[in-house]
Amino acid sequence: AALPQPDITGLRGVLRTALRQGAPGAMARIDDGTTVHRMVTGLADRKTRRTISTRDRFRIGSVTKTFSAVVLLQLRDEKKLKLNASVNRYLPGLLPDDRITVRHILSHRSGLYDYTNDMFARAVPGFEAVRTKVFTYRQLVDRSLRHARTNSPGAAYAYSNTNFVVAGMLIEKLTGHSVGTAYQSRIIEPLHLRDTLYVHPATTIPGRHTRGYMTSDTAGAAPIDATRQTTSWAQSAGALISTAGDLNTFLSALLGGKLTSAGSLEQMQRWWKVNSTTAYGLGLRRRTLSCGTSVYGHTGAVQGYYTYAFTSKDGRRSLSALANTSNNGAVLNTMMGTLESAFCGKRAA
Ligand SMILES: CC1(C)S[C@@H]2[C@H](NC(=O)CCCC[C@H](NC(=O)C[NH3+])C(=O)[O-])C(=O)N2[C@H]1C(=O)[O-]
Repeated sequence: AALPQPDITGLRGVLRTALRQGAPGAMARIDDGTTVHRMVTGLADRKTRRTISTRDRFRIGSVTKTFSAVVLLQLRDEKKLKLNASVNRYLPGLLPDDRITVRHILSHRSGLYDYTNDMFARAVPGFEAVRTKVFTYRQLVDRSLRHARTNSPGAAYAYSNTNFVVAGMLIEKLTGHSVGTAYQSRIIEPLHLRDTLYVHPATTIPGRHTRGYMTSDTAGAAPIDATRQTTSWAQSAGALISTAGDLNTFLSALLGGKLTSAGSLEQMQRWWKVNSTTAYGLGLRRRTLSCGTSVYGHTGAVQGYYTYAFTSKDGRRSLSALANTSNNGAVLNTMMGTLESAFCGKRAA
Protein backbone atom coordinates (compact mmCIF):
# COMPACT_ATOMS: atom_id res chain seq x y z
CA ALA A 1 0.00 0.00 0.00
CA ALA A 2 1.22 3.52 -0.76
CA LEU A 3 2.60 5.41 2.22
CA PRO A 4 0.71 8.49 3.46
CA GLN A 5 2.27 11.88 2.77
CA PRO A 6 4.97 12.75 5.33
CA ASP A 7 3.82 14.96 8.19
CA ILE A 8 6.17 17.92 7.69
CA THR A 9 4.60 19.94 10.51
CA GLY A 10 5.01 16.99 12.86
CA LEU A 11 8.61 16.57 11.73
CA ARG A 12 9.36 20.21 12.55
CA GLY A 13 7.81 19.69 15.98
CA VAL A 14 10.02 16.67 16.69
CA LEU A 15 13.20 18.58 15.83
CA ARG A 16 12.15 21.56 17.92
CA THR A 17 11.49 19.27 20.88
CA ALA A 18 15.01 17.87 20.49
CA LEU A 19 16.35 21.42 20.76
CA ARG A 20 14.30 22.08 23.88
CA GLN A 21 15.81 18.90 25.35
CA GLY A 22 19.35 20.11 24.78
CA ALA A 23 20.39 19.45 21.18
CA PRO A 24 22.15 22.52 19.72
CA GLY A 25 20.84 21.54 16.28
CA ALA A 26 18.78 18.91 14.48
CA MET A 27 17.97 18.08 10.89
CA ALA A 28 16.01 15.63 8.77
CA ARG A 29 15.84 14.81 5.08
CA ILE A 30 13.17 12.67 3.43
CA ASP A 31 13.77 11.33 -0.08
CA ASP A 32 10.40 10.20 -1.45
CA GLY A 33 10.83 9.17 -5.09
CA THR A 34 11.91 12.40 -6.76
CA THR A 35 10.56 14.62 -3.96
CA VAL A 36 12.99 15.78 -1.28
CA HIS A 37 11.87 17.29 2.04
CA ARG A 38 14.54 19.09 4.08
CA MET A 39 14.14 20.30 7.65
CA VAL A 40 16.68 22.02 9.87
CA THR A 41 16.55 23.80 13.22
CA GLY A 42 19.27 25.19 15.49
CA LEU A 43 23.00 25.41 15.22
CA ALA A 44 25.85 23.43 13.62
CA ASP A 45 28.39 25.39 15.65
CA ARG A 46 27.70 26.95 19.08
CA LYS A 47 30.71 29.29 18.77
CA THR A 48 30.10 30.73 15.30
CA ARG A 49 26.30 30.35 15.68
CA ARG A 50 26.15 28.89 12.15
CA THR A 51 22.77 27.30 11.42
CA ILE A 52 22.80 23.55 10.80
CA SER A 53 22.23 22.42 7.20
CA THR A 54 21.18 19.11 5.63
CA ARG A 55 24.37 19.48 3.56
CA ASP A 56 26.48 19.15 6.71
CA ARG A 57 28.51 15.97 7.17
CA PHE A 58 28.37 14.19 10.53
CA ARG A 59 29.58 11.07 12.34
CA ILE A 60 26.99 8.31 11.73
CA GLY A 61 27.98 5.94 14.53
CA SER A 62 26.47 2.49 14.22
CA VAL A 63 24.81 3.14 10.89
CA THR A 64 28.35 2.11 9.87
CA LYS A 65 27.37 -1.44 10.87
CA THR A 66 25.01 -1.64 7.89
CA PHE A 67 27.83 -0.68 5.53
CA SER A 68 30.06 -3.38 7.06
CA ALA A 69 27.28 -5.97 6.74
CA VAL A 70 26.75 -5.06 3.05
CA VAL A 71 30.45 -5.63 2.27
CA LEU A 72 30.37 -9.07 3.92
CA LEU A 73 27.17 -10.00 2.06
CA GLN A 74 28.84 -8.95 -1.21
CA LEU A 75 31.70 -11.30 -0.27
CA ARG A 76 29.06 -13.99 0.24
CA ASP A 77 27.79 -13.30 -3.27
CA GLU A 78 31.38 -13.66 -4.51
CA LYS A 79 31.62 -17.09 -2.80
CA LYS A 80 34.41 -15.82 -0.52
CA LEU A 81 32.37 -16.21 2.65
CA LYS A 82 29.72 -18.47 4.12
CA LEU A 83 27.40 -16.98 6.74
CA ASN A 84 27.17 -20.28 8.65
CA ALA A 85 30.93 -20.81 8.68
CA SER A 86 32.91 -20.35 11.88
CA VAL A 87 34.63 -16.95 12.18
CA ASN A 88 37.75 -18.93 13.11
CA ARG A 89 37.73 -20.53 9.66
CA TYR A 90 38.68 -17.13 8.20
CA LEU A 91 40.50 -15.71 11.25
CA PRO A 92 42.16 -18.80 12.80
CA GLY A 93 42.38 -18.67 16.59
CA LEU A 94 40.69 -15.27 16.95
CA LEU A 95 37.67 -16.36 19.00
CA PRO A 96 37.56 -18.81 21.90
CA ASP A 97 34.69 -20.78 20.38
CA ASP A 98 34.60 -22.29 16.89
CA ARG A 99 30.81 -22.34 17.12
CA ILE A 100 30.61 -18.56 16.65
CA THR A 101 29.66 -18.04 13.01
CA VAL A 102 29.70 -15.03 10.70
CA ARG A 103 25.89 -14.96 10.96
CA HIS A 104 26.10 -14.78 14.77
CA ILE A 105 28.49 -11.82 14.46
CA LEU A 106 26.22 -9.87 12.08
CA SER A 107 23.05 -10.54 14.10
CA HIS A 108 24.53 -9.72 17.55
CA ARG A 109 24.03 -13.33 18.68
CA SER A 110 27.69 -14.30 19.21
CA GLY A 111 27.66 -13.63 22.96
CA LEU A 112 30.86 -11.56 22.66
CA TYR A 113 30.91 -8.97 25.47
CA ASP A 114 30.67 -5.32 24.39
CA TYR A 115 33.95 -3.66 25.47
CA THR A 116 32.25 -0.23 25.36
CA ASN A 117 30.32 -1.16 28.50
CA ASP A 118 33.56 -0.67 30.42
CA MET A 119 35.01 2.02 28.17
CA PHE A 120 32.00 4.32 28.51
CA ALA A 121 30.72 3.33 31.95
CA ARG A 122 31.26 7.04 32.70
CA ALA A 123 30.23 8.85 29.52
CA VAL A 124 32.38 11.99 29.41
CA PRO A 125 35.55 10.76 31.22
CA GLY A 126 35.33 7.56 29.18
CA PHE A 127 35.20 9.54 25.96
CA GLU A 128 37.97 11.94 26.97
CA ALA A 129 40.19 8.94 27.77
CA VAL A 130 39.90 7.50 24.24
CA ARG A 131 38.98 10.44 21.97
CA THR A 132 42.42 10.71 20.37
CA LYS A 133 43.53 7.10 20.95
CA VAL A 134 44.15 4.72 18.06
CA PHE A 135 43.28 1.08 18.71
CA THR A 136 43.99 -2.02 16.65
CA TYR A 137 41.05 -4.33 16.03
CA ARG A 138 42.92 -6.94 18.07
CA GLN A 139 43.16 -4.62 21.09
CA LEU A 140 39.40 -4.03 21.00
CA VAL A 141 38.61 -7.74 20.68
CA ASP A 142 41.04 -8.53 23.52
CA ARG A 143 39.18 -6.03 25.75
CA SER A 144 35.99 -8.02 25.03
CA LEU A 145 37.56 -11.45 25.60
CA ARG A 146 38.61 -10.48 29.13
CA HIS A 147 34.92 -10.89 29.98
CA ALA A 148 32.71 -13.96 29.97
CA ARG A 149 30.43 -14.21 26.98
CA THR A 150 26.81 -13.14 27.46
CA ASN A 151 25.25 -16.18 25.80
CA SER A 152 26.18 -19.34 23.96
CA PRO A 153 26.59 -18.85 20.20
CA GLY A 154 23.28 -18.15 18.49
CA ALA A 155 21.20 -18.49 21.65
CA ALA A 156 20.21 -14.84 22.21
CA TYR A 157 20.41 -11.30 20.82
CA ALA A 158 22.81 -9.10 22.78
CA TYR A 159 23.97 -5.93 21.00
CA SER A 160 27.74 -5.71 21.02
CA ASN A 161 30.14 -3.42 19.15
CA THR A 162 32.66 -6.24 19.38
CA ASN A 163 30.71 -8.12 16.71
CA PHE A 164 31.29 -5.42 14.11
CA VAL A 165 34.93 -5.04 15.02
CA VAL A 166 35.23 -8.73 14.13
CA ALA A 167 33.26 -7.91 10.95
CA GLY A 168 35.95 -5.37 10.08
CA MET A 169 38.66 -7.97 10.62
CA LEU A 170 36.78 -10.35 8.29
CA ILE A 171 36.48 -7.64 5.63
CA GLU A 172 40.23 -6.90 5.75
CA LYS A 173 41.20 -10.58 5.70
CA LEU A 174 38.84 -11.57 2.86
CA THR A 175 39.38 -8.50 0.63
CA GLY A 176 43.07 -7.95 1.37
CA HIS A 177 42.27 -4.26 1.81
CA SER A 178 41.36 -1.88 4.63
CA VAL A 179 37.69 -1.42 5.47
CA GLY A 180 37.99 2.14 4.18
CA THR A 181 39.03 0.83 0.76
CA ALA A 182 36.23 -1.74 0.83
CA TYR A 183 33.57 0.88 1.66
CA GLN A 184 34.98 3.18 -1.03
CA SER A 185 35.13 0.66 -3.90
CA ARG A 186 32.06 -1.40 -3.06
CA ILE A 187 29.53 1.19 -1.86
CA ILE A 188 30.70 4.83 -1.92
CA GLU A 189 31.97 4.99 -5.53
CA PRO A 190 29.21 2.86 -7.12
CA LEU A 191 26.52 5.02 -5.44
CA HIS A 192 28.45 8.32 -5.88
CA LEU A 193 28.22 9.06 -2.15
CA ARG A 194 30.33 12.23 -2.36
CA ASP A 195 29.90 13.09 1.31
CA THR A 196 30.56 9.63 2.79
CA LEU A 197 34.05 9.15 4.14
CA TYR A 198 36.08 6.74 6.23
CA VAL A 199 39.00 8.80 7.55
CA HIS A 200 40.02 6.73 10.61
CA PRO A 201 42.29 7.44 12.44
CA ALA A 202 42.15 11.14 11.48
CA THR A 203 40.35 13.24 14.11
CA THR A 204 38.83 15.87 11.81
CA ILE A 205 35.74 15.76 9.61
CA PRO A 206 36.83 17.04 6.17
CA GLY A 207 34.66 19.62 4.42
CA ARG A 208 31.43 21.19 5.60
CA HIS A 209 30.21 19.47 8.74
CA THR A 210 28.19 20.07 11.89
CA ARG A 211 29.99 19.99 15.21
CA GLY A 212 28.78 17.39 17.72
CA TYR A 213 28.21 18.10 21.40
CA MET A 214 28.07 15.60 24.27
CA THR A 215 25.64 16.54 27.01
CA SER A 216 27.60 16.92 30.22
CA ASP A 217 27.19 14.36 33.01
CA THR A 218 26.70 17.38 35.28
CA ALA A 219 23.21 18.84 34.93
CA GLY A 220 23.28 22.40 33.63
CA ALA A 221 26.97 22.32 32.69
CA ALA A 222 28.01 23.37 29.17
CA PRO A 223 28.07 20.59 26.55
CA ILE A 224 31.41 19.12 25.49
CA ASP A 225 32.45 19.66 21.86
CA ALA A 226 33.12 16.04 20.78
CA THR A 227 33.70 16.76 17.08
CA ARG A 228 37.46 16.12 17.18
CA GLN A 229 37.94 12.38 17.76
CA THR A 230 39.50 9.35 16.08
CA THR A 231 36.40 7.20 16.75
CA SER A 232 38.98 4.43 16.89
CA TRP A 233 36.98 2.72 19.61
CA ALA A 234 34.45 1.93 16.88
CA GLN A 235 36.09 1.77 13.38
CA SER A 236 34.01 -0.76 11.34
CA ALA A 237 31.37 -0.63 14.10
CA GLY A 238 30.87 3.12 13.97
CA ALA A 239 33.47 5.44 12.40
CA LEU A 240 31.95 6.43 9.04
CA ILE A 241 31.09 10.05 8.23
CA SER A 242 28.19 10.86 5.91
CA THR A 243 25.20 13.14 5.26
CA ALA A 244 21.45 12.67 5.41
CA GLY A 245 21.24 12.63 1.63
CA ASP A 246 23.98 10.02 1.19
CA LEU A 247 22.46 7.77 3.86
CA ASN A 248 19.09 7.95 2.12
CA THR A 249 20.73 7.02 -1.18
CA PHE A 250 22.56 4.12 0.50
CA LEU A 251 19.48 2.64 2.23
CA SER A 252 17.25 3.10 -0.81
CA ALA A 253 19.84 1.30 -2.95
CA LEU A 254 20.20 -1.49 -0.37
CA LEU A 255 16.47 -2.23 0.05
CA GLY A 256 16.00 -1.60 -3.67
CA GLY A 257 18.27 -4.60 -4.32
CA LYS A 258 21.13 -2.64 -5.90
CA LEU A 259 23.98 -3.54 -3.51
CA THR A 260 23.71 -7.32 -3.01
CA SER A 261 22.04 -10.34 -4.60
CA ALA A 262 18.38 -10.96 -3.80
CA GLY A 263 19.46 -13.99 -1.78
CA SER A 264 21.85 -11.97 0.38
CA LEU A 265 19.27 -9.22 0.91
CA GLU A 266 16.87 -11.94 2.05
CA GLN A 267 19.51 -13.30 4.46
CA MET A 268 19.97 -9.72 5.79
CA GLN A 269 16.27 -9.66 6.62
CA ARG A 270 16.00 -12.89 8.55
CA TRP A 271 14.74 -11.17 11.69
CA TRP A 272 15.51 -11.90 15.32
CA LYS A 273 12.90 -10.26 17.59
CA VAL A 274 14.45 -7.71 19.96
CA ASN A 275 11.24 -6.30 21.47
CA SER A 276 7.61 -5.66 20.47
CA THR A 277 8.54 -3.09 17.81
CA THR A 278 12.12 -3.94 16.87
CA ALA A 279 13.90 -6.83 15.20
CA TYR A 280 17.50 -7.21 14.04
CA GLY A 281 18.70 -8.98 10.91
CA LEU A 282 22.28 -8.83 9.66
CA GLY A 283 23.56 -5.31 10.44
CA LEU A 284 20.02 -4.06 9.79
CA ARG A 285 17.21 -3.07 12.13
CA ARG A 286 13.48 -3.35 11.44
CA ARG A 287 11.23 -0.98 13.34
CA THR A 288 7.43 -1.33 13.24
CA LEU A 289 5.79 2.06 13.72
CA SER A 290 2.51 3.04 15.38
CA CYS A 291 0.70 2.94 12.02
CA GLY A 292 1.82 -0.65 11.42
CA THR A 293 4.38 0.29 8.75
CA SER A 294 7.80 -1.34 9.14
CA VAL A 295 10.97 0.55 8.21
CA TYR A 296 14.51 -0.73 7.72
CA GLY A 297 17.86 0.84 8.62
CA HIS A 298 19.97 1.61 11.64
CA THR A 299 20.45 4.12 14.43
CA GLY A 300 23.73 5.62 15.54
CA ALA A 301 24.98 7.03 18.80
CA VAL A 302 28.54 8.31 18.72
CA GLN A 303 29.82 11.04 20.98
CA GLY A 304 28.18 14.25 19.77
CA TYR A 305 25.82 12.73 17.21
CA TYR A 306 22.50 10.80 17.23
CA THR A 307 21.40 9.44 13.86
CA TYR A 308 18.27 7.69 12.58
CA ALA A 309 18.49 6.34 9.02
CA PHE A 310 15.61 4.20 7.76
CA THR A 311 13.85 3.33 4.49
CA SER A 312 10.62 1.68 3.36
CA LYS A 313 10.49 -1.97 2.35
CA ASP A 314 10.94 -1.13 -1.33
CA GLY A 315 13.48 1.62 -0.66
CA ARG A 316 11.31 4.30 -2.32
CA ARG A 317 11.04 6.53 0.73
CA SER A 318 14.02 7.13 3.06
CA LEU A 319 14.52 9.34 6.06
CA SER A 320 17.75 10.34 7.75
CA ALA A 321 17.69 12.53 10.84
CA LEU A 322 20.49 13.87 13.03
CA ALA A 323 20.67 15.65 16.35
CA ASN A 324 24.16 17.00 17.06
CA THR A 325 24.21 15.88 20.65
CA SER A 326 24.58 12.64 22.61
CA ASN A 327 24.61 11.36 26.21
CA ASN A 328 21.02 12.59 26.26
CA GLY A 329 18.41 9.82 26.35
CA ALA A 330 15.49 12.25 25.98
CA VAL A 331 16.82 13.50 22.63
CA LEU A 332 17.58 9.96 21.41
CA ASN A 333 14.02 8.98 22.22
CA THR A 334 12.48 12.14 20.74
CA MET A 335 14.32 11.71 17.44
CA MET A 336 12.59 8.36 16.99
CA GLY A 337 9.53 10.53 16.27
CA THR A 338 11.05 11.51 12.90
CA LEU A 339 10.25 7.99 11.69
CA GLU A 340 6.59 8.39 12.64
CA SER A 341 6.35 11.74 10.81
CA ALA A 342 8.15 10.46 7.74
CA PHE A 343 6.37 7.13 7.28
CA CYS A 344 3.04 7.32 9.16
CA GLY A 345 2.09 10.86 8.15
CA LYS A 346 -0.28 13.05 10.17
CA ARG A 347 -1.70 11.39 13.26
CA ALA A 348 -5.46 11.00 13.22
CA ALA A 349 -6.92 13.90 15.25
C1 LIG B 1 22.58 0.85 20.49
C2 LIG B 1 23.16 2.26 20.35
C3 LIG B 1 22.20 3.32 20.84
S1 LIG B 1 24.72 2.32 21.22
C4 LIG B 1 25.63 1.64 19.90
C5 LIG B 1 26.83 2.41 19.38
N1 LIG B 1 27.40 3.41 20.21
C6 LIG B 1 28.13 3.05 21.28
O1 LIG B 1 28.24 1.90 21.65
C7 LIG B 1 28.77 4.19 22.01
C8 LIG B 1 27.88 4.61 23.12
C9 LIG B 1 28.54 5.72 23.89
C10 LIG B 1 27.93 7.02 23.50
C11 LIG B 1 27.86 7.95 24.71
N2 LIG B 1 27.06 7.35 25.79
C12 LIG B 1 27.63 6.93 26.92
O2 LIG B 1 28.81 6.96 27.11
C13 LIG B 1 26.68 6.38 27.95
N3 LIG B 1 27.42 5.68 28.98
C14 LIG B 1 27.16 9.22 24.26
O3 LIG B 1 25.91 9.19 24.23
O4 LIG B 1 27.87 10.16 23.90
C15 LIG B 1 25.92 2.90 18.33
O5 LIG B 1 25.99 3.77 17.55
N4 LIG B 1 24.90 2.08 18.71
C16 LIG B 1 23.59 2.58 18.90
C17 LIG B 1 22.64 1.94 17.89
O6 LIG B 1 23.03 0.94 17.27
O7 LIG B 1 21.53 2.47 17.78
